[in-house]
Amino acid sequence: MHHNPVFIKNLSYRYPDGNLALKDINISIKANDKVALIGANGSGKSTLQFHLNGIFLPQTGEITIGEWKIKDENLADIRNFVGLVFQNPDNQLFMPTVWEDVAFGPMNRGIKGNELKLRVLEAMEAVNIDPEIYGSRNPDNLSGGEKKRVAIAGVLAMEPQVLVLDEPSAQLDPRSRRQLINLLDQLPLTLIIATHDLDLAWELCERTIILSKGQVVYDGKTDKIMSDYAFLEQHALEAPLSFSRPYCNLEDKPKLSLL
Ligand SMILES: Nc1ncnc2c1ncn2[C@@H]1O[C@H](COP(=O)(O)OP(=O)(O)OP(=O)(O)O)[C@@H](O)[C@H]1O
Repeated sequence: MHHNPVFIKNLSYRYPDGNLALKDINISIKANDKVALIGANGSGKSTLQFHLNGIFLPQTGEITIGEWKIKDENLADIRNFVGLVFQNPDNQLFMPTVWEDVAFGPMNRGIKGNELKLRVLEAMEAVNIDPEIYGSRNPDNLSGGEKKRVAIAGVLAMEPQVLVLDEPSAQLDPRSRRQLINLLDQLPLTLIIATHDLDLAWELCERTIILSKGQVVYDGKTDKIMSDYAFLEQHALEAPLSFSRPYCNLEDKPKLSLL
């Protein structure tokens, strides 16, 4: 018996066209862990994330979220427990105003009146979207970064235990990216962040899981792997700038290898 909020055992997934996108994935994540999920394009990050709130059901292997196995009859509970923020906010925002979009999830779960209002205000405040200015605007007309923040607010308003984010810093300007990092850092939640932004991973996540061609090739401390240039290169990744910069004037970069 295990009590971790996310427990994935022997998960494989094949797309209908025959493409084997995940191969025998085993991952267990403790409550309040912040985990970076990194890997080159096509390594399987999105496919794995789609499994975490039951958009995809396991074909081989199993996933337990909180106290529920992922299967059809548990999906409502699982979606209360896990909030998923898509890579593209256009897939998430569909109401006529920002306020209604953020309120949509909790409203659907029967929350109304003052509690609903409070949840929406808190979620908007957390992502630094001023309700006075943005509440009545149409999400279609926001910038990419603003949309992203509204999409995150909509998920936060559902008060999930586990927050899964696909490329949260893409499209954000440096200041919004910094605010997002600070926000995520302070959230008392289990976080799973798929990202190409290795600086963000390094700053925010003590643990990193690296996927390569659908397989887990590293699962351990973030700082240990970020200095292993050979390993990162082997899996088509680059060390974060903040890691390599201090050494950029040295003739000999540190050559650390875990292999
Ligand atoms: N609908 C689909 N049908 C068939 N194969 C797919 C489908 N979606 C994704 N794949 C394949 O599955 C593999 C994993 O894709 P996935 O989108 O999970 O990767 P990713 O790590 O999220 O990539 P990126 O960094 O580009 O977002 C890739 O080989 C991709 O081509």
